[in-house]
Amino acid sequence: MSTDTSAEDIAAREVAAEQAFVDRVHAQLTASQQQAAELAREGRGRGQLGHEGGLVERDAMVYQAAKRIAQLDAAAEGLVFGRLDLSADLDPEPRYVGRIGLRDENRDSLLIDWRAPAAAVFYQATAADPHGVVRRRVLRSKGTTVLGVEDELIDASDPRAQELPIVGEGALMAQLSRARDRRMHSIVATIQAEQDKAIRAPGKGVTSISGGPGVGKTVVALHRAAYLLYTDRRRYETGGVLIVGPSGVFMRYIERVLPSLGETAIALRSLGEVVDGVKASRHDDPAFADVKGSARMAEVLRRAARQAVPGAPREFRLFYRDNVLLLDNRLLGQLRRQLLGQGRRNKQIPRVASTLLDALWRQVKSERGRERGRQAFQDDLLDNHDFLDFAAEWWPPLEAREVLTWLRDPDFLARVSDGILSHDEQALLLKSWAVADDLSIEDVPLLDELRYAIGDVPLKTDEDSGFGDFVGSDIQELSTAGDREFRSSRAWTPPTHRIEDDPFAHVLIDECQDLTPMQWRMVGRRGRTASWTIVGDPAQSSWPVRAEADAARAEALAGKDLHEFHLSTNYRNSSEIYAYAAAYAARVGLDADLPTAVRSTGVDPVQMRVDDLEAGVRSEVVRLAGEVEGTVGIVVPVARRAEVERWLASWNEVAAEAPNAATGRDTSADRIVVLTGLDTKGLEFDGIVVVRPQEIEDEASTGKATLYVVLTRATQLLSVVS
Ligand SMILES: Nc1ncnc2c1ncn2[C@@H]1O[C@H](COP(=O)(O)OP(=O)(O)OP(=O)(O)O)[C@@H](O)[C@H]1O
Repeated sequence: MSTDTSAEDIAAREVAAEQAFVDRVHAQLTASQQQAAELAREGRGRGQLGHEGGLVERDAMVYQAAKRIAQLDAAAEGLVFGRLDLSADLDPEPRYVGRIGLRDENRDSLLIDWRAPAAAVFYQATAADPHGVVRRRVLRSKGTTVLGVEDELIDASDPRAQELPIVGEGALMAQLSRARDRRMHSIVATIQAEQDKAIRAPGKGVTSISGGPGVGKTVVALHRAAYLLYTDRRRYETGGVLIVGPSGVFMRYIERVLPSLGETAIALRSLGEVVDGVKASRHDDPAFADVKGSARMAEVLRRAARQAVPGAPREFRLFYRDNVLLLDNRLLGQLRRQLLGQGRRNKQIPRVASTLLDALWRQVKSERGRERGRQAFQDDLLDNHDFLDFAAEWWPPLEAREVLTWLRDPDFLARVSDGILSHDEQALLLKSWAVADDLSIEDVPLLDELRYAIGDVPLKTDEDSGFGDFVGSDIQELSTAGDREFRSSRAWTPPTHRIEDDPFAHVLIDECQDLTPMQWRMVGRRGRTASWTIVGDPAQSSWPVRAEADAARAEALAGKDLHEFHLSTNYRNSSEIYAYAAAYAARVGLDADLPTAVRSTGVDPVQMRVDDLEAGVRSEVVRLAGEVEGTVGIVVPVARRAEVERWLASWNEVAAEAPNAATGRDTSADRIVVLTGLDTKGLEFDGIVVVRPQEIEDEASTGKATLYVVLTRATQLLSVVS
């Protein structure tokens, strides 16, 4: 037997020992999966018993089993990632930490769920405060194979420190240097102590996580969502967890993190998708967006929702037994206000016919008219098609989308924005709706505001109104007409959900510094009774009127206690890249929160001026793509996007790395992509080439903050081409 104990031999021996344990865990996982499948089969069998209780029981069993199977499947990759060796008097046996918890055949704990209280010391132990931990070990794996281990000696003064070998260079540095692909990955093995505090904060009130670029705000928030589900599954699964991020690209970037932690029951939505059934992915020009995002729009929309339906009849005349009965425009206005005084517009549908009937009956003065009484009058009118048609056209069930189109009429817009929006602002709105037919991301909060202002169309009308049939049958017909209206625009389908279905148990907002006041109102409505996690960095904000957004935020979160966490280490950028970005922030006067970047590569960012822009950008993109293993982002001014996309598609030497560049589609298959400054929010790349930074800066009033964001996206190489 060899007595050689070189570092490699020790490492190999340790890896083999961990592999034996990991194999045991996977055997147990397979057994658990079989058990869950068996449970699902048994559940389906129960349904065939035929009695109702059997069905309910079956559904519950199948549901639970399916959930467990999904969880076990999802967690298989890198299932076991941590090991703790504690002081001998605490526990002589090692403890293993994994993505999910598992028990062995004797129901003894084999693997501790990373979210369980017993796993907390894995993240919290430090040399200054070891919590009884002597050695912390992170296992690096691919699939079910252990590739290596990374150890940290936490308590050198403990007697066991002598016998436990220490292998590797530290898990965090190994993890931070890895190449980036188009997906965010879980950091479950290397969560740092300050991050762990935010993750495990109680699910009450508002938890705010702030910090500069790359400190892990997003990834921490996602782990927090998984943590909350673990601690109170019933509450959060029943009530729902909503995670809102800036863009569809960003949502695709983060969407694998939670499933990889075994959590699937979470709604991930970009700001253009917060309203059920609506999917907007296009940003308006900054000038349009600034008007649409302003809190003043709420009052404009409130007024719009109270107006008479454009194009609806403005009077109704009826000859009834010697009487001329007249509902003129003035009287109809009064009746409209009377109805609106009783609640949301659509909710008043059951009252419309009786309100009109009352007004008409008051005008019946002749003896011949009154002698048959009010009931006969009512019966006559409810048989009268003119009356029924008038009522249906005067007060149709309204969809928010339809009311939003009313604002495209300059006279209508001028009427409802009188004293609120300037002429210039009105013109900007009209222009934004004239240039495109589909909804923009900035239109979605307007639509939501209107949904709440007009209310849902009643599915069934009030029984006791006495006019149920009349109103009910007309809703069908009229909403079909509305549907036709909806179908004309491609990007979205009519909202299927009712406003009562909007609220969630927990709302998590990422990049919250960018929410406009109208967006705060929209998400606020989803979390009135929820607990919240809000994540952001004010220096990265792209909303110009800070005070207005702060007020809207305070209103959305009113009455909830605020728990603040601040993160201070930048894990993304090399220290060289972050120093360059921080110097820019200081030079242009951004009030930036500057974290410490912990990883140095020795490579400074490159800054160059070129005459031939295409040739300059091309050579930098090719260079970066050759030097880094992962993704490369080309960040361009909005106005140059199409041009640069065309260049990229024609560069043969990178064709294989940007297969979708030619079609302009954004898919996760591309290693090289073209993005605008705003698109890069929340994302990261191994290499970044910034094209004409001055133009990005000049694009919007918040261009400096956007350029600062852009400069903080690269993990390894940054090149700035002017
Ligand atoms: N504890 C950690 N271990 C390993 N990687 C980490 C850790 N914390 C953060 N990271 C990595 O650092 C990078 C930045 O994280 P993240 O995107 O969450 O930061 P952020 O604060 O949201 O950044 P920004 O505000 O600039 O978009 C990610 O690649 C993330 O995986």
